[in-house]
Amino acid sequence: MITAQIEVSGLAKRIGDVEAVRDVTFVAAPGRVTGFLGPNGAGKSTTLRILLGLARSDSGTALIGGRRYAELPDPTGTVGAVLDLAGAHPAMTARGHLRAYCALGGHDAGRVEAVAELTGMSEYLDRRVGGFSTGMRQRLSLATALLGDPAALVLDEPSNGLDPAGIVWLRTFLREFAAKGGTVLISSHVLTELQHGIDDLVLIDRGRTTWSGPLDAFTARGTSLEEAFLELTSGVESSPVPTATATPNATEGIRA
Ligand SMILES: Nc1ncnc2c1ncn2[C@@H]1O[C@H](COP(=O)(O)OP(=O)(O)OP(=O)(O)O)[C@@H](O)[C@H]1O
Repeated sequence: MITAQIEVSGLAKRIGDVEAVRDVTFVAAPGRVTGFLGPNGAGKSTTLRILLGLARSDSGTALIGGRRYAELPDPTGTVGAVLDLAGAHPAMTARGHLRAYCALGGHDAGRVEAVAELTGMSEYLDRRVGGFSTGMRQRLSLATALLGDPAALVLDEPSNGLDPAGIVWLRTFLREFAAKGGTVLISSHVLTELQHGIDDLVLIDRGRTTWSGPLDAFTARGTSLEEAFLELTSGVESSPVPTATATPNATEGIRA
């Protein structure tokens, strides 16, 4: 399998008056599931949008397999993304949706059946998307992201609206994807959603990485995960206003 490491370095992005991202630095490695965790408004979505070429950074770099998204020779074969569930037309069947994206990406038509099987939605292929539950929509988004057989998966808050069985299914799926050499970067603002399914953790607060490293190193801090999370973040909706006490870049396994 081709591998693609994700490397974000010194990323900054101002949106209007807001410094949405001020200094985000981390690595998501192949073969590992990396959780990207921070309170609401911390800058997770902005970081992921820059990584996926949907927004420009003011400074810093966000690379997948050593290149910016716009410079990837095979973007859909390098990274698949699940950013929201709004992409599919309700009157379309899942098969129609996947076929359209398959053609758009220039993939072999056989990929439609293959990704449906991978995401457990073969029996739903001929149903209209409008009647899908949140869990089925989530699977369809994932199936769409997998059409190009990507080396990396980027998922923004994928557990939103999933029931416990759906969360367990997703966690298992991502673990298997990583076990085959895939890179997984998954964002959430809920620590408990991530703590069972990830190898590495990146904490972000008010547009900065405040900690990054293996989950084991984070839990070895002695405090509970929740206490550590609250200690390293504001724990409440992030203020977009820069604080006076700036912290240096986070480095692996230590607090910034
Ligand atoms: N289009 C926009 N216009 C104005 N402000 C924005 C815009 N997009 C993001 N922001 C601001 O940038 C900051 C970071 O937002 P972002 O959506 O990246 O955070 P997040 O960590 O993904 O939050 P959440 O967990 O709530 O999705 C917030 O203060 C947000 O209000």
